[in-house]
Amino acid sequence: MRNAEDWRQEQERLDFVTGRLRAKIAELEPEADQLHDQAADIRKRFWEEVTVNTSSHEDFEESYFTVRQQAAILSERERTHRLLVQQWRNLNRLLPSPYFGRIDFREDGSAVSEQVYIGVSSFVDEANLSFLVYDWRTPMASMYYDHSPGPAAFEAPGGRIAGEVTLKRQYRIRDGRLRNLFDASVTIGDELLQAVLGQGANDQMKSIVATIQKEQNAIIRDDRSRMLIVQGAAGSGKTSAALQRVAYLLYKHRERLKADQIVLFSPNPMFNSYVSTVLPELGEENMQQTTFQEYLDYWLGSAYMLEDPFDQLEYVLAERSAPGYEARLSGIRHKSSEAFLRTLQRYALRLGSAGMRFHAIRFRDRELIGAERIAAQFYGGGNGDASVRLDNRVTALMEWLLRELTALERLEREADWVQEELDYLDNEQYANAYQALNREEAVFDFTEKLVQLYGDLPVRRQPDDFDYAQQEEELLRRSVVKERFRAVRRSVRRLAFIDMNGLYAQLFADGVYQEIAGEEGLPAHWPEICGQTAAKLSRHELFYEDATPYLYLKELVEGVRTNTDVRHIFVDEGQDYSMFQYEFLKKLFPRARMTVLGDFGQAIFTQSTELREADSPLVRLYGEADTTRFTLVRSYRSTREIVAFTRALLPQGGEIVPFERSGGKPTLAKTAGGCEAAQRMAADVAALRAEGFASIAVITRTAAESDGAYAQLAAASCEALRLVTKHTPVFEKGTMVMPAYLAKGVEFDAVLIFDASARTYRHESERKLFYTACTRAMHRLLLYSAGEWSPFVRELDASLYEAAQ
Ligand SMILES: Nc1ncnc2c1ncn2[C@@H]1O[C@H](COP(=O)(O)OP(=O)(O)OP(=O)(O)O)[C@@H](O)[C@H]1O
Repeated sequence: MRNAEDWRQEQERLDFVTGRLRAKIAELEPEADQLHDQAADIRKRFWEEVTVNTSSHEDFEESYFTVRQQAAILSERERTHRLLVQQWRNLNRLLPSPYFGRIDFREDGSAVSEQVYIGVSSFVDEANLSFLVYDWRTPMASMYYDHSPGPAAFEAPGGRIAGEVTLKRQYRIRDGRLRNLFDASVTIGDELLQAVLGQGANDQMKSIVATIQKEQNAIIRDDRSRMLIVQGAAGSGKTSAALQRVAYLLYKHRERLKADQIVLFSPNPMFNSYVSTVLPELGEENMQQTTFQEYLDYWLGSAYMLEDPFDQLEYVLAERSAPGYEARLSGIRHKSSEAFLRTLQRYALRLGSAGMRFHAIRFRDRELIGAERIAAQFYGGGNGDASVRLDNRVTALMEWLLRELTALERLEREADWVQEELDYLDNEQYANAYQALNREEAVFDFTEKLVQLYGDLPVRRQPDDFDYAQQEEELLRRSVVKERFRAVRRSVRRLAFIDMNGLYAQLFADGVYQEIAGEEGLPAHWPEICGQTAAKLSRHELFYEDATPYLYLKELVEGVRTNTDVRHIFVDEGQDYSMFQYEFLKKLFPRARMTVLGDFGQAIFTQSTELREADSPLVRLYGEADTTRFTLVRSYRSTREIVAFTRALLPQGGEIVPFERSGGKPTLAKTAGGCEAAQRMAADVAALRAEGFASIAVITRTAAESDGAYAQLAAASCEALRLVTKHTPVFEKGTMVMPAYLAKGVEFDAVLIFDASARTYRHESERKLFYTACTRAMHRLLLYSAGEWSPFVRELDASLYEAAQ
């Protein structure tokens, strides 16, 4: 056990390691600086010294090899420099706290234990080639997270190594001084975790490297499966584990995996800023971060007004009494399903023999190639082989259209409008055309040289030749027409001749869907769903639930866009994506492994996917054999009292285990509503601030309610209040008002539920939203209601909360 002697020895070792670190940093510093200058120098002169001289073959070859040589020197220097700078940075990161843990491990058959000190990066003593610090991601260090003192083993590259952990110790080191040390007997010391979790919320997520729990470690290091599904309670560290996993993968596969080959799908843009510092803190570059909506916007945003998932949710929450509400809900469910996906596939097959829709190719208000002619070519004319895939036939059709355009372009040169344009060509246009003409003249120059050499070729034509004038006009005509046809060709290459809007709309008209849906059957309210969809499409708008299927159909017709660079995709808040979207992601990233992290308890969208049960449809995506599932039940974010309250809100919440950190019970305050309620909340916020809570959220159900709450609280002089909307780009600490769906994934010291009355949270479908809102609280949870409490609160055992005075 720990005693004064242990402490002295540890401080001595710490001083020794710190000394070596300082020495190594000092040694690298000039080298890193100098190398930086050199690389910059070469780069600057690189283009000055090397000019590509192509006037003769030998010159060209010489230039080529000079360029190659310079580039090779440059890239070698840059590589060395990068490595050195990386090493220098890592050492600097280690300096204030070189390690956080230690295990002593005795390998079977050996008499001595090795001391393994673990930190955020490795540090090797070059004098005797020993590891002073092991990177937390090394195989050896995995024992720190996985084993208590006693028999232990780890997977080394050469096979399994077994032995015994004789000591497991944790340190708190700040600025090179040992502040505390704990000998851990079972898991990674509760003391340290207590201390970490007791701190305030931050505007940036923290790395959990020093206190990763065993079950989280399994997720971080799993490298076998194509698909990894993590179902974890609110606050169980899913996002934290995901980010550690990225750092782990980048380390383990550092020779072949780069940060930009990993993509994280986040629930909203603000979340991106929240998690963006974790990887740099761990010494790694950030992965790419995006939202699914960003992808949809990229491909469809210019052609359609797209609804986003938040607008869709607002509709679901706030428009219950709107006409067609039930139909819309039924539509959302159906369009997110695998059944709809299969029906779209059948639709694409059917389009192979009939039903394709085309736009005529138009030029100067006239039809150049009519839609019927395009269809006739598509289904007949050597292009009609139904066994060829639809997208290949579309490509063949595009090529045919381009050929047709070439012929039409030639005919067009004689049209009257061309002559008119020639007459009105301004000087610049004329000069451009003339330049084009002179480029062709270069051929004559070459011919002239040949004549000089060999005699009898025709002599160069002069500008006053009759031929020349005729040729000039011909070239000018050609250039005018070509210019005007350029846009037409471009749109043909972009396959704009396919009437995608019509193709998607057709699915919802004339009984087409009924015919092809077959056994899948039709969802309830189908005729109304058709009407709603068609109305949106006619206005060039798309419901959120239509955007992915629309893109999917587009790809079935036009060919699949894939990204083969990306090797790992991470989907956070994975319960909020539909199976349709998962199928889509799988297709989009054919070479990527997928890690999905989510909580079905927080599934707030109609199209959510179940991750919890063994028969989760997500398992089918890559198949049982290629899928590993993990469940996290321990919740670290909130105090024991808050977890006890929130887990009782869910039917299966009993499985959730709180981490033993206590605080006050959630408080329920009955208010008189209006001004009085706002004043009371403003006073509570002020009191919380005075207690030292720096991050406070007032959470509402919808955005409109947030607007109202913000106005009321501002009128009640609640200070430094900020309204968070879906457009808020970065997450900042402070007091803020926001709808629950934007609070997803993030956490606050204290949460105030603006209105927990039955008027606001009444429907069963709002239960998870309510749960999500309450689980954002780390230390304090306060609920307010002017009228009857929500049934979700009324059902709770009274021992789980306190009535506020
Ligand atoms: N092993 C750990 N050591 C220290 N802190 C941890 C650990 N695991 C989780 N936490 C902390 O718990 C909190 C919740 O973690 P995180 O946000 O990753 O959970 P989550 O499962 O993604 O939550 P949610 O689903 O509610 O968004 C964070 O403050 C995180 O730092």
